[in-house]
Amino acid sequence: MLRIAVPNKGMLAQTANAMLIEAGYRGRRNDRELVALDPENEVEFFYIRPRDIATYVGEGVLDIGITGRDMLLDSQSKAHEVRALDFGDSTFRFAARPGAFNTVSDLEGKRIATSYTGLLARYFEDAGISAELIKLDGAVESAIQLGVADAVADVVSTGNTLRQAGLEIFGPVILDSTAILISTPEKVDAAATLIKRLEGVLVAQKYSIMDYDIPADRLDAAIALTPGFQSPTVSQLHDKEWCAVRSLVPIRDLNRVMDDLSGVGARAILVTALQAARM
Ligand SMILES: Nc1ncnc2c1ncn2[C@@H]1O[C@H](COP(=O)(O)OP(=O)(O)OP(=O)(O)O)[C@@H](O)[C@H]1O
Ligand SMILES: O=P(O)(O)OC[C@H]1O[C@H](OP(=O)(O)OP(=O)(O)O)[C@H](O)[C@@H]1O
Ligand SMILES: [Mg+2]
Repeated sequence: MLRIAVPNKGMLAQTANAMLIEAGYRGRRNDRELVALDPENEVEFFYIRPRDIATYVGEGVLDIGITGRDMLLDSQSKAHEVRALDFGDSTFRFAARPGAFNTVSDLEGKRIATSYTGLLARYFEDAGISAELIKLDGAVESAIQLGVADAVADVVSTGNTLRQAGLEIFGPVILDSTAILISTPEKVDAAATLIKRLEGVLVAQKYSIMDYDIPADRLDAAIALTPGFQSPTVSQLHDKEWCAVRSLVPIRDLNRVMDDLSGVGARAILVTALQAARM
């Protein structure tokens, strides 16, 4: 029985659960559920705080989990990143009152509030800066106004929270974070089916099926525009001067590819949504 750690609340919880349902798993029935058995798929789900997931997976108690890259790196866990999951994107940045600091070296000897002291301590160590870290649980942006810190290091997505707190980003990007699958080398093979299923969900979210007809003498030009994953399917039409092509195309490129295909002589270009995929 595979044991999977899923965020029980916070920014990743809903999408993580929706993705698991999309991958054919049972999903969480209500937001008080902490453990759920999915006997059909031979897995057990544990709904845990996203910050604690790396600890359970790193200890080998749970086999695989979904958390944020920033949270994995903040922990002392032995778990590693298996793959990114294409949601929960954020950056981890320094911020302070406008004009207070220009570069990260200005933070020497200053007080920095953060919920990510592990990650930040390592960053300062690598940068050769010694600063005092003030560990807070959340709403870190208030720490400057309340006088406990000179700067903060926190998760930034839209930047609205910082703006409302009257703060400005400065210095380099500390980390680009996203939701990830984590595991340990001993457990990752047992999770192969889950990983494949989630990869299929990501492909189905990002690609559509494109079909079109193309004169046989322009096939190479058309295939260069729609190379697909492995290689496109090409079949002959009843009229032997024409071919039919089927390929996967990234959704964000659909209209450009249709314009370009049309430009090289393709006709009857049809796009169909992908419901599920296993690559
Ligand atoms: N506004 C956001 N946009 C995108 N991702 C975010 C945002 N806030 C947090 N995250 C990401 O979501 C993951 C979990 O953070 P989250 O804020 O849900 O947990 P938490 O701070 O421990 O919990 P809570 O905020 O409920 O106390 C982290 O990897 C973080 O980078
Ligand atoms: O750039 P934005 O789009 O404004 O998002 C960033 C904010 O989102 C998170 O807060 P959360 O709601 O998780 O509260 P927390 O600070 O208590 O973790 C994060 O800690 C920032 O405060
Ligand atoms: Mg948070």
